[in-house]
Amino acid sequence: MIEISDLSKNYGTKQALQHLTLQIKPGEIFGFLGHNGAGKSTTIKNLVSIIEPTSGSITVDGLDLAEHRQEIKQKIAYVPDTPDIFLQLTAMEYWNLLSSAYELAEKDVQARRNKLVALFNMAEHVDETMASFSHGMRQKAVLIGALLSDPDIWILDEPMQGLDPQAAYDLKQLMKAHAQKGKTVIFSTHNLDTAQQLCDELAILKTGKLIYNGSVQDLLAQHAGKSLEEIYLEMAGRQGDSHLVDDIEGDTHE
Ligand SMILES: Nc1ncnc2c1ncn2[C@@H]1O[C@H](COP(=O)(O)OP(=O)(O)OP(=O)(O)O)[C@@H](O)[C@H]1O
Repeated sequence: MIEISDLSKNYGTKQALQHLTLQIKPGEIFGFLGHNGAGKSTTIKNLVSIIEPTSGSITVDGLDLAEHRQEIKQKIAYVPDTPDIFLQLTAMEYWNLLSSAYELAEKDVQARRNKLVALFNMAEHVDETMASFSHGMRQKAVLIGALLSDPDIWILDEPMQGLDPQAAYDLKQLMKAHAQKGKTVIFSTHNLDTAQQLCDELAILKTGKLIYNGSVQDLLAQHAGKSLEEIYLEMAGRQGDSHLVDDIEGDTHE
């Protein structure tokens, strides 16, 4: 169980996250939704200890994250939204670097790595430098690297971005299977169909504040006849002026 209590994060004077409190239970797929800049990545970066909260706390299985950082990090697979990969390395060199950073023995990761490589259709590319990879291939390399050691808690920041439909489908199947084993899957997405298909529980953030936390089923039941997309757009509200669409397109025809 992950418990986030009254978590706030400021970047200078910017209040990116304000008083976030929620629980994430094992065995569920938990989705973070929110417009650009809502605070999803900030929450995730706090969960994986990349940044320190301004106030508030996080516990994982009862252990305070601030006090048990290394122990908890061992349990987490993290896929960042903008991965910092070493483009001059081949995919295999990159995975080997991650294995040694996490002190994983080759014999322990080899079988799982080979299966992930085959699943994501990357066998032909393992010895190519990542500089030559397309956006989606880099995302696959990052996903394989994150999932090498089979940690209990997966935290994936917009993991489907750039993936082809087959790879996105396969990743969704992996996420479901991981949760069905009683493990935890947390991800952020802008794809509301994916969220509706996958998530057991949701948190919707709006300018750093939690505006919904609960099950997808409850949310759909509360707004009978509406899709998650319609409900989300009503809740999150428009940012920007819809009339500008006409203005902008109108301009091009004048
Ligand atoms: N390093 C930083 N320094 C200053 N402000 C930041 C920093 N990182 C994020 N912010 C600000 O914090 C707010 C939340 O950003 P965050 O990246 O958490 O949003 P997000 O929900 O992940 O957005 P997106 O969907 O665009 O990825 C934004 O206003 C952003 O400009």
